[in-house]
Amino acid sequence: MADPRNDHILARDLAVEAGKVLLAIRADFPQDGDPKALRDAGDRGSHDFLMDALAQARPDDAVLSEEGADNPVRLRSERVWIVDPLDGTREFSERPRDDWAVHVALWERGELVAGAVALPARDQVFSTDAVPAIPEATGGPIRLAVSRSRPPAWLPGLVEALDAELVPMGSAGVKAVSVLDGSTDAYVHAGGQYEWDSAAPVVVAAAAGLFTSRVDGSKLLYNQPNVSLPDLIVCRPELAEQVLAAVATLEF
Ligand SMILES: Nc1ncnc2c1ncn2[C@@H]1O[C@H](COP(=O)(O)O)[C@@H](OP(=O)(O)O)[C@H]1O
Ligand SMILES: [Mg+2]
Repeated sequence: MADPRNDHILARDLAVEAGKVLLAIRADFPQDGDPKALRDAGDRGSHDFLMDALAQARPDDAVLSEEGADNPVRLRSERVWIVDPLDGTREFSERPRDDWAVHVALWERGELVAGAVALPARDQVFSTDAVPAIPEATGGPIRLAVSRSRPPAWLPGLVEALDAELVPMGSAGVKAVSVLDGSTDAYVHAGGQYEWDSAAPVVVAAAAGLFTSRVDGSKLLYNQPNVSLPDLIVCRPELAEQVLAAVATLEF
């Protein structure tokens, strides 16, 4: 029988439960073990958990997961779960880093409608079930969440255009929710990513009232035939115009 929990609560619970699977895998893994084996075990363990749980809770829905083969049935489905079982895989394998996440989002007839980003090592979850309020503006310089391991070539140009400060961290989900927990003001990414990297972060951010778009200002589209979705902006709404104008001066 399908799970009676509503989609928002289900997304939150699945992200939290997958996070517990990941924490257990990390705790049981030998301290001197191969980091790649830990990354693979995490990707696989969380993916298997989410696939089983979704098959039980929502047997009629399709799933698009970073760790699964892409099933074209999703392009004919009205409801598709877009999941990244472990975002920030690199950071997951660098114990005790806590900047990694589980992403669970639901796309329904053209739109993202529910989702959750769990940060298991921080015991936090951000979801469309209980949308957080946007923190007060600091009044200081714009703080940009950026990749700690892949700083893009265009970043110095953006820093200059916005007179911004950088806050490096792992995981697209962690970077997006850093705008919601008040530790940054914007997350700008370009140069490559996939639908699962941004679906859950974007639906949670948008539900909270943050601005979200592609770097050219267009709408982020999900459940597309090609799952490459290489860029995005998530920022405080009052900064959207300024960030879009700055980004428009860059060459990606
Ligand atoms: N240029 C690129 N091409 C493809 N994926 C990218 C990318 N830059 C970042 N990503 C993905 O975005 C997530 C966050 O990366 P980062 O912390 O460097 O910003 C990671 O997801 P995974 O950990 O799920 O692989 C990473 O693989
Ligand atoms: Mg990812």
